[in-house]
Amino acid sequence: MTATARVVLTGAAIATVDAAGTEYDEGHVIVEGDRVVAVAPGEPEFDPSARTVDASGCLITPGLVNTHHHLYQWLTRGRAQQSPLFDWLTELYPAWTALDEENTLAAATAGLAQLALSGCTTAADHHYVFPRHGGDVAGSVVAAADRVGTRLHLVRGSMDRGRAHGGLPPESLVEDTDEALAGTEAAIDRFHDPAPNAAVRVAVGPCSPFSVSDRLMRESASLARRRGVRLHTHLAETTEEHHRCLAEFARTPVEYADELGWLGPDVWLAHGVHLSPAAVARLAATGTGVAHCPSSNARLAAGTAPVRDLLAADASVGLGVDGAASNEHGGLGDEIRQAMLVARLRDGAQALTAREALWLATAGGARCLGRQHELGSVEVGKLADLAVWRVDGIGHAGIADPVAALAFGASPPLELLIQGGRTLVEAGELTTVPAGEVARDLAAASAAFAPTSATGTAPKEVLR
Ligand SMILES: Nc1nc2[nH]c(O)nc2c(=O)[nH]1
Repeated sequence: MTATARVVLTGAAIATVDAAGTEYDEGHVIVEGDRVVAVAPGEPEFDPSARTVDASGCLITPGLVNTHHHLYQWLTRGRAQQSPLFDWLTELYPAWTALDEENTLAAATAGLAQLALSGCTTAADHHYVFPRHGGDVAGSVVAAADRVGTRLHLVRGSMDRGRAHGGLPPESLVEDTDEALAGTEAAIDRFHDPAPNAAVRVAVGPCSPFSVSDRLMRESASLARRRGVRLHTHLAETTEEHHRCLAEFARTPVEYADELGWLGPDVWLAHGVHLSPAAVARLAATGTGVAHCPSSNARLAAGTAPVRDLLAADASVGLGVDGAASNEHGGLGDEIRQAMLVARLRDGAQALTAREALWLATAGGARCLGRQHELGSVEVGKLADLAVWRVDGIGHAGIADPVAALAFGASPPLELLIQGGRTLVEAGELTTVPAGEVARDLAAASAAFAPTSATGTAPKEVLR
């Protein structure tokens, strides 16, 4: 399907995720070029010039929006299996010094392909590792998004505080502060497109309080605001980070971010797990978004974000798979279920409904990325980013509520995934890249990263 064709999707259940929560048991969506031109119940008038797709047995939702990822981490999956965040990072940092243009392209293509196969049409990639001889790794992420057809928010990350200055990363992995700022501005110059239908936008993303200096945080915020781009960083992920911020800055992570000018409607934060009621209120009052990463937070035993409280305060909350080294699955559809389950473990059975979980993965994510007027819901005039899920197979047939089938069941197979009117997945297969070749390139690139010992597999625990 090309972006100029008129496509009529008929006979499907539709969850529009618009502000009124409009749903149709059976309806149609018409796409023209890169936009939705009709969403309505029942059958449309027959149009012989259009491609008509019989989507009966399917649920149409907005294409999913991934608000936090580290695509390069596809190269280092399955490591540090029993480690919490700081030990996990300490083990993985040395491996990441081997990143280069070629292996980043292989990892990012595979990561985005996996996201597409799980219903994702827009992805934010927080890329914060720029080895001295790695070449144009940011260019590789952009090239991968172009290949797969994913709308990309490239977060040009940075770290300038190595161990010599009290930070966590090794010196070999940090940039000089001015180089990091210059590299970030260069990424904005090269790749940022402010147009409403942009395929690529750039955000400014110094990594985390324990890997970045105050100066880089402050000057990154100034740079982003001068250039009119968004800001993103890791914050309030673990109790270790919380105590480290208190010890070092006499501030909680959110107080520290506030003092540095890092809260506002142009900021979204990854994780937001350890938030006091005052911090939740402050995030909501400032319009600061949170990328909730439930699987990664469970994998690293970081805790569970207070999503119920954030939503009650009307904060913007989206979903993120996080890097594949802390979420080897790498699919976004499954995070809908995971978000619902962990919210209920934390706050009870009322904590998150299926529809709220779908909202996080779509409209909430679009709000985090500042694109709520362009995408995140199926509405006339919005970009035609659509996921058409097959919910009549063994995994879902018989569940009368299709949104419950999507959220409570296994992530359903995709009949179609459309980004800006262009098909990325059809009948469960990628249409833009050859899956076998992507997997072969990934395997070859990952081989160079294989640990020389069974690092992090804790043989004693495995044998016990
Ligand atoms: N889950 C993750 N948290 C992080 N903090 C940090 O500084 N880097 C990371 C990361 O890669 N994943």
